[in-house]
Amino acid sequence: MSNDNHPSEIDQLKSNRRGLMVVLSSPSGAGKTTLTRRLMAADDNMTMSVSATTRQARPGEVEGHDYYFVSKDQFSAMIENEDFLEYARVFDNHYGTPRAPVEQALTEGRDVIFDIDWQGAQQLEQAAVEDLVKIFILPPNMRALESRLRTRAQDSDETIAKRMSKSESEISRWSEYDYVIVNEDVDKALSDVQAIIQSERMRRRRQMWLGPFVKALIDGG
Ligand SMILES: Nc1nc2c(ncn2[C@@H]2O[C@H](COP(=O)(O)OP(=O)(O)O)[C@@H](O)[C@H]2O)c(=O)[nH]1
Ligand SMILES: Nc1ncnc2c1ncn2[C@@H]1O[C@H](COP(=O)(O)OP(=O)(O)O)[C@@H](O)[C@H]1O
Repeated sequence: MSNDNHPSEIDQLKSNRRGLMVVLSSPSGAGKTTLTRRLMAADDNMTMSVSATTRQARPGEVEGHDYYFVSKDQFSAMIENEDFLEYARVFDNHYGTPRAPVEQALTEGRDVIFDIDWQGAQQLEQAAVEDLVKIFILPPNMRALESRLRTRAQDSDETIAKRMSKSESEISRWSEYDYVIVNEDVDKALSDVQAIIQSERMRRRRQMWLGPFVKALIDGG
């Protein structure tokens, strides 16, 4: 038995849980930023990894919230200092995941969500396969993808054309992921992501308290 003053061994193990690393990847415009933001708003145990990038901020993007916007020199210095958990070049820009906030969140038992590309997913897999859940988001069709990039209204025609031309090679990575969601209806896609995360949290190997709990159960506790 436990009370507020003396948590049992099982309660302590429950609070010792190590967080999940949830990667969302997709071609540009398929909806990963939207889904990540909605997930964060709905889940107190979720931390979002904020990447550093050398790309220009889009209208409305906020430093430290959407990205850390850095110069190429600052990015190189961060690589040099081993500040990144992973980094990659995407669409002529550099993107990297700062290491320290992720490690702190995981140690505190918080789940971390990453909006990163397939190169980043592969690097995280090498570093932390046990903690990783990889989800790929597809658009319902290519017309919808282009129209979403246009209605987002944050990129020039040239940038949109470049992103569309790379979308096929991005999409070709779908089979490297554990789960694939077609984002047609955003509410449905969000509930699919939430179902995946909930199931992954319930995996036996992630519930470290189960062994002592079952022992206590059998011993008549
Ligand atoms: N490997 C890696 N990819 C990233 C990182 N941050 C963002 N990306 C990816 O870079 C690509 C371009 O991102 P962005 O310029 O914000 O455009 P978006 O795809 O339209 O949201 C997307 O595929 C992101 O998932 C990162 O830290 N590491
Ligand atoms: N299911 C959906 N149906 C219609 N529009 C969507 C849907 N999901 C996202 N969008 C819109 O598409 C645009 C691109 O989404 P965004 O989340 O920025 O994509 P990504 O981060 O993958 O580039 C945004 O304007 C967003 O509001």
